[in-house]
Amino acid sequence: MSLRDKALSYHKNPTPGKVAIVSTKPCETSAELSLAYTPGVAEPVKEIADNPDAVFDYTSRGNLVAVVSNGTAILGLGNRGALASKPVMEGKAVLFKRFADVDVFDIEIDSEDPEEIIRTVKLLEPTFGGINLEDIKAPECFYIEKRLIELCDIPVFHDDQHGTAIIATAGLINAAELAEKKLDSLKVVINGAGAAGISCARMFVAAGVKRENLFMCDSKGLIIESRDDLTDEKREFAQSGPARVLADVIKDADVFAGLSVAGVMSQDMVRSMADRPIIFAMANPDPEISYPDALAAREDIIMATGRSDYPNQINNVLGFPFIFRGALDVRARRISERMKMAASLALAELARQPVTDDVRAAYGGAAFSFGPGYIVPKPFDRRVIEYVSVAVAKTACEEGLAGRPINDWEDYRKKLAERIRKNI
Ligand SMILES: O=C([O-])CC(=O)C(=O)O
Ligand SMILES: [Mg+2]
Repeated sequence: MSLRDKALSYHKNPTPGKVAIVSTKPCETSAELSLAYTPGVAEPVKEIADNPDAVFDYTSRGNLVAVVSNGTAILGLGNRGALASKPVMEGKAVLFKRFADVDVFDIEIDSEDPEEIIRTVKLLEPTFGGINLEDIKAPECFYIEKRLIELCDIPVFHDDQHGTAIIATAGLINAAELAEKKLDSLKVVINGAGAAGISCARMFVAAGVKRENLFMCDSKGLIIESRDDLTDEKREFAQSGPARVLADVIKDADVFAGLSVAGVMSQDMVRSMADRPIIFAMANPDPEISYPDALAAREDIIMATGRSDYPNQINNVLGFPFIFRGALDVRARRISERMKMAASLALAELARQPVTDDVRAAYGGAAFSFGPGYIVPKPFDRRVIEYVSVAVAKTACEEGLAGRPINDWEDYRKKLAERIRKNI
């Protein structure tokens, strides 16, 4: 069966779609019915009306995230509309649940008007403990996220920007270590100046890459100050100098980070890069250059893609479930830059630890150890939650962003491990 047939059958059978609601309370008898529903349900209503914080005690709000999309930038497939984004949003729900036991309602909004989206999400705030924006195109995504962060008292996080950037930064820290290069000496080329490209650029700089050594290209070539078609976000990374195409900019680069479209990187471009080049071809579902093609061009590369079927998957699945888990558990009001960096550092650190038997088992007995073929942890590594969620929650507490701070971190870590053992 082709991948297409398998994927369609997977989504169709035995029930259409990938998610369903489960009840967490018994509702088998008339006595239980009168607790779950009227008249009993009136009691928590009154409690919450008197004390809004009680919503976290009597409803599932504290564990419920909205995955919100309008379908304008679905994976690397472009604008396919809100309806067609639903399989991806259900997919995110599955991953939230599977990896971090976070519940999700997927919300597809049929609008391309930022104000309409902002208003819709703001109105839905009482339902949710957090908002994960997904597959909304640039530049609107920047404004939508910024406004919602200002308006909401719960974490709002645009996954395609920060999720991807957090994992890519973890990968970059480790790949640079393996290539024996310092972050502040790297020449970095980012191809793609959409949501993920801009956020990666910002995080790479926060991690130590020099702003002047970072060259960002979009479909028109290098982003330079003299261009008159730049958004504010692109202007942040504009270089001086003449117009250049990617094939020229990439020469002698130490790092290529692709957040663009399939196939834009050639083997000649790979060969023109510096020694031990780091290539993260992260376009989904098909990368800027395939894993086999890049390796066939030269052997000294450290290569990653967004896909799960090759080594080094740089994909936001290593981020969003665990980041929201940590943020929800301390009732963080937002997800700060420090919390994001804490997640990156935690992922980088975990990849340097020996893998455990259950990781090997989840990957058919394959052996992984820190090196060019293993620079970021595997999503099925049960320790990811212990590293990332703890780091995120701890940083929120340190920054005074936690509505319900945790004191006993060892206890929290153990509870997370226990919670996830049932799931993965
Ligand atoms: O869904 C994925 O695999 C990663 C992602 O968010 C995207 O490509 O938009
Ligand atoms: Mg996405």
